[in-house]
Amino acid sequence: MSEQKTVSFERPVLRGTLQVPGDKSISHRAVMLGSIATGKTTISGFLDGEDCLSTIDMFRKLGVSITREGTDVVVDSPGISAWQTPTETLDAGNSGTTARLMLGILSGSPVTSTMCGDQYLSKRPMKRVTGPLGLMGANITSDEHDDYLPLTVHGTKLAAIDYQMPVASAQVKSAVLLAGLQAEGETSVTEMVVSRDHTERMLNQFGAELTQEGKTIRIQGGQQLSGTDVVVPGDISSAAFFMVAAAMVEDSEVSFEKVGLNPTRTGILDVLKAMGVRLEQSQEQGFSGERYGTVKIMYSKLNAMEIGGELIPRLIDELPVLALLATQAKGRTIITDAEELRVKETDRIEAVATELRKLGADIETTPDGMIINGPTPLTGATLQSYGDHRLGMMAAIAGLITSGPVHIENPSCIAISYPQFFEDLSNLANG
Ligand SMILES: O=C(O)C1=C[C@@H](OP(=O)(O)O)[C@@H](O)[C@H](O)C1
Ligand SMILES: C=C(OP(=O)(O)O)C(=O)O
Repeated sequence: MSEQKTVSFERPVLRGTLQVPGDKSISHRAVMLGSIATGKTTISGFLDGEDCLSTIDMFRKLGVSITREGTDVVVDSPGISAWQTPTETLDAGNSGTTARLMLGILSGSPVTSTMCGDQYLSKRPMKRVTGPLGLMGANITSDEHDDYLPLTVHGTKLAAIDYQMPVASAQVKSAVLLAGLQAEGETSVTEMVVSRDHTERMLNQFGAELTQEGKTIRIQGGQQLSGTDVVVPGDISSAAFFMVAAAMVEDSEVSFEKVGLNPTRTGILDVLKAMGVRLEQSQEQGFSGERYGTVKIMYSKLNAMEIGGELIPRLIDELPVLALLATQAKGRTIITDAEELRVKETDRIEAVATELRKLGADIETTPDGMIINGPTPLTGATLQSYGDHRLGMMAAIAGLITSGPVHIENPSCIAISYPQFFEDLSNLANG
């Protein structure tokens, strides 16, 4: 019997304040750059989600000391040149970010190591990263299929390249930049559409220089990183679930404190505003090169809209829950340019449409997105998570507006990015 969780509230109203856990993308990068650097890095606000724990586990196997001091994570590294060849396989678990960024980092490191992932990650494409790394001279081999994990990286000398990105992906951009940090010469990466820039900001913070001109980022190889202190803001991709809940559950009003407001991540706020959601944003503050602030979301009447183009990378992980929101908006919401959703933890276009239809939603899939007609009253049902944390959380949030209970199959995957999700849900929904 697989595990199941039931979400059922009598006329819920979401009120109060919420501080969501640390940003997943920034937490990964803090451990990675802290491990490449020489010296001590203290990370506060680190996300204790399973994906980030996979990243920590990898670096411990490479001989980096990573300990806990209270709620802080302390990385103490001899620097990348002193890493040890691991005696075990490096396991990226469910985390695409870990796998792809590590392929870039390990390519120019002094060690040889094999990396694997769980059943979902083992089906996600890696050639988008091993392709450009190969152009830099990386030596990455596979026993079976060279697009999938497991892959063996034989660390070697790398040469700089000028790379034109064929996909909108911060993971690909980051892998090339992190390999470029160790390559001979100046590497450049040109994006089609701007994606999250946490790697660039954090490289600066660890003492590396990068230059940016339009959509091209340049990094000179051979720069040394020094340990530093990193403060991780709340993850806007986690907050997005409760932002959507507050927007569509009658009489709700929720303030999200210390939530990350990096402009390459705030597409969700732009969409909420365009759909008619009443939203207040506090004066932003900045730490560690990353902005944060408080965002208040109030229940509102919703209009449909078109979501596509340059907006997509700024809200890519929020699309499952935005599709749910669109079922409650008046009119036709059209999502385009989101074909990347098909290569996430699951095919998020098919999975979202299949599950929302079980609740009665009017939703159709297209090769690169979805078309959703609303508003539609939703009923209860049993929904699958597909082992995908974002699908599991979307199902739980749907349970706040359905006429009957929502049962979620395999909800434990939610701990990948938001371990205390159900606690926060019941605290907010019970007033
Ligand atoms: O760089 C990152 O931290 C991430 C980039 C995005 O993936 P892609 O680079 O594949 O778009 C995103 O979906 C993922 O959750 C985290
Ligand atoms: C796609 C995601 O992450 P990753 O690619 O790191 O597995 C996600 O968190 O939604």
